[in-house]
Amino acid sequence: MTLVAGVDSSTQSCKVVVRDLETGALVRSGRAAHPEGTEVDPAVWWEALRTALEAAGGLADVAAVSIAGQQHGMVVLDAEGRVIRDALLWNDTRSAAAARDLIAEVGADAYAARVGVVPVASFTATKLRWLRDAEPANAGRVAAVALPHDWLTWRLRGYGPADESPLGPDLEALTTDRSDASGTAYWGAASGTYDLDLFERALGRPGREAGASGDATTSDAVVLPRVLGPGESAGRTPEGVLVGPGAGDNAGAALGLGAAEGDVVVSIGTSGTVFAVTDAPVADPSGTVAGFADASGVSLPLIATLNAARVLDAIARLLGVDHDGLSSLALSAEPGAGGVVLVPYFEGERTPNLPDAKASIHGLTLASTVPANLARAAIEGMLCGLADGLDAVRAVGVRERRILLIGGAAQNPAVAAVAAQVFDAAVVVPAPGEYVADGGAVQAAWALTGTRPSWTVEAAPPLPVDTRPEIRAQYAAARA
Ligand SMILES: Nc1ncnc2c1ncn2[C@@H]1O[C@H](COP(=O)(O)OP(=O)(O)O)[C@@H](O)[C@H]1O
Ligand SMILES: O=C(CO)[C@@H](O)[C@H](O)COP(=O)(O)O
Repeated sequence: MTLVAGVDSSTQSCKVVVRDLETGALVRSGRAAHPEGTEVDPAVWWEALRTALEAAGGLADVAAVSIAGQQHGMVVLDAEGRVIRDALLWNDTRSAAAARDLIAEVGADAYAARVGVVPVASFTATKLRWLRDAEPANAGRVAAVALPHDWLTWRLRGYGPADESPLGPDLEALTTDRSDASGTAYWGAASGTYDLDLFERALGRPGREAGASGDATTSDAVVLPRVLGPGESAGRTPEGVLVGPGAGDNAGAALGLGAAEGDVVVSIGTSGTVFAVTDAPVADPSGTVAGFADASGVSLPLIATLNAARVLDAIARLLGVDHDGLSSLALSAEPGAGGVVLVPYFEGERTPNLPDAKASIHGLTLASTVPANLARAAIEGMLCGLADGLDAVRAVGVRERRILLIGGAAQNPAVAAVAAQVFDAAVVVPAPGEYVADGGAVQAAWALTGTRPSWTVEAAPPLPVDTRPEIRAQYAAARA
């Protein structure tokens, strides 16, 4: 049996799946936790990857592996291949003012036209601008900029600081893929190239793609990973395992699910995301919908919220229950939670773009202030934010036949039931699984054989549509 492996190095953990190349059947899996926080030393991701791979039985009998991961995080390397400072993650909002500055300088319309996105604090370019302004000495030392999956892929192939890796700090060997590159705000899904002017504007230093020869004027240019297409290989591990291109986690999930026209994916992990695979690239000058690339060679219009599964974690903790307890409480309340509305901007928010916002609870009366309503209001508020995102994705031309609900919180029965009431569309909850890591396994198989595998994904029947417009109406009023 030929085995392939996929990895999801996500915000909260690292997950590994090992699958049979022929059938796609799951053979082994492993996971390891990541620390809390929006600023993280990438060394802990490397450690977690090694632990998760070991828990999944290792790579000794595996022919190919590919790493998908959380998008946008800024990993800055010096000329010795050392990480200069902790990575700023996608959910770190300190670069909100930098995002505003970049938009003021370039223009939202120009950004959308050039790279398919308008900067928000999540995107890598804004973190580089923040570094330029807040830590100029660190900005001056930057020799390469990578994303989390790029850096892990490089490390897995044996590169890194001389005292930590067999192959040493060859920055020219850095790679990324289209999907993750498109989340930087200096690589365009439509053009398929880096916009080096936008990169330089962000960091204040010139950049060049790895492998591109520098001349005298660009000799101090910062190295940006070479962008691989679907099915390309990044190289091999020192032990000879083929390494696929990797992907941003949402593009990885689309690949793992085999998402096709008519499928809109709603993922409820640390982030909440709504996205679809489309043939034509999207450029939304309002910045609501990001015109990302997918991992199969086309496009992935996407909205993201900063407040998803952890909203439920926080309210469950407050109520002194576990996830099952939260579900039972929520299901025991009426739709609309007795008029209680939770606007869940605990971490600020990205959609809508309110990086400094805080969460709030509305509509409490003595009678309505009971745990069941609070549990239900948390789920309704979190899902209403994603339903607003679905409207935005529809507004750029995406038409869905069904919604595929994935991510850690999708397995919660109350989340699935309330989703069928909040989304005016058929909701399907695929079998529990690690779809991002599965996307990595699909990439590994693709790089190994040259052909995208046609593994089947178990799809449950859609939940009956049970739309309750009053839930979104009272949420919209409270949010306003
Ligand atoms: N049954 C459940 N109900 C609600 N939330 C859940 C449930 N199971 C897991 N979660 C939450 O899902 C999140 C992890 O989901 P995951 O998709 O792995 O996140 P990420 O990819 O961002 O690391 C955690 O916040 C966890 O508490
Ligand atoms: O910022 C985005 C997408 O633009 C997030 O989706 C991150 O990619 C993190 O994903 P999770 O770890 O929450 O799945």
